[in-house]
Amino acid sequence: MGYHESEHTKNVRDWKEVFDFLIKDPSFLPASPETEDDEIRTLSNQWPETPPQFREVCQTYAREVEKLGYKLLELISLSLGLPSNRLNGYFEDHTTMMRLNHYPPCPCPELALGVGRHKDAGALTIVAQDDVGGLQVRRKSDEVWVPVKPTPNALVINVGDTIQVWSNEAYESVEHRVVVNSERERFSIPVFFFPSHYVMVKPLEELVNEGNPPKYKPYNFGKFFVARNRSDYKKLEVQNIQISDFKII
Ligand SMILES: O=C(O)CCC(=O)C(=O)O
Ligand SMILES: [Fe+2]
Repeated sequence: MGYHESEHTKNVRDWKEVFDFLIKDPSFLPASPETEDDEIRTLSNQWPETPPQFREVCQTYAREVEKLGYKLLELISLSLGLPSNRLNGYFEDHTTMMRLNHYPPCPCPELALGVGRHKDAGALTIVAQDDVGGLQVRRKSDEVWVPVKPTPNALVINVGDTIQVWSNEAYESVEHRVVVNSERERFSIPVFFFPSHYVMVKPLEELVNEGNPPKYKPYNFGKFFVARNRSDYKKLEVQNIQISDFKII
């Protein structure tokens, strides 16, 4: 965890640099996506020495956003007719991560994307963005990219793939991307809420029945996440893993 500038989305390099840190330090993830490999990797943060307040400021913000995340998970549970704490157990050893994104101005913005189109793999993403704009969501009805206009002092809440599966598609994860521009740099701060690596993600039992059978086969969150991330840092020939790979037709 720390600074890097070579992330790929769908095999194309993103026009950005980032600083990542874990809210729980250390956190644990599978060492590889292979099912037969049960080795676990320990991840820890690498903080820069300067500026001196950086670590404290980041951690204070992350703690507050974490509280908001749990509040939202409770509200989502209630909205599904479940007890408010229904999802909390899945986050006991969470792998939640905060990211500082810097999108520099791009001389050929029509040729690059800050982040290519994707869906967030985790449960929720809470994003703070500055006033530059660039985040877009894909409208399902006509597949048009719609800008998420920056609203001062407001956060963007994005439902991820994990909630789509838990809710058996009562909630849907939205496809989104970030466009760049040639004039202004942009900053954004997403906090990605990821469950514990050993959680088997599947439609919640209380939400499925004969009339509404499960739409997904269970999958291991850590393995899914590691498989997804593997392709984030190198070009592969094939599209990376998606929840649709576990869809029951
Ligand atoms: O910069 C943003 O507004 C969102 C970035 C994003 O979608 C991501 O990092 O997953
Ligand atoms: Fe995203």
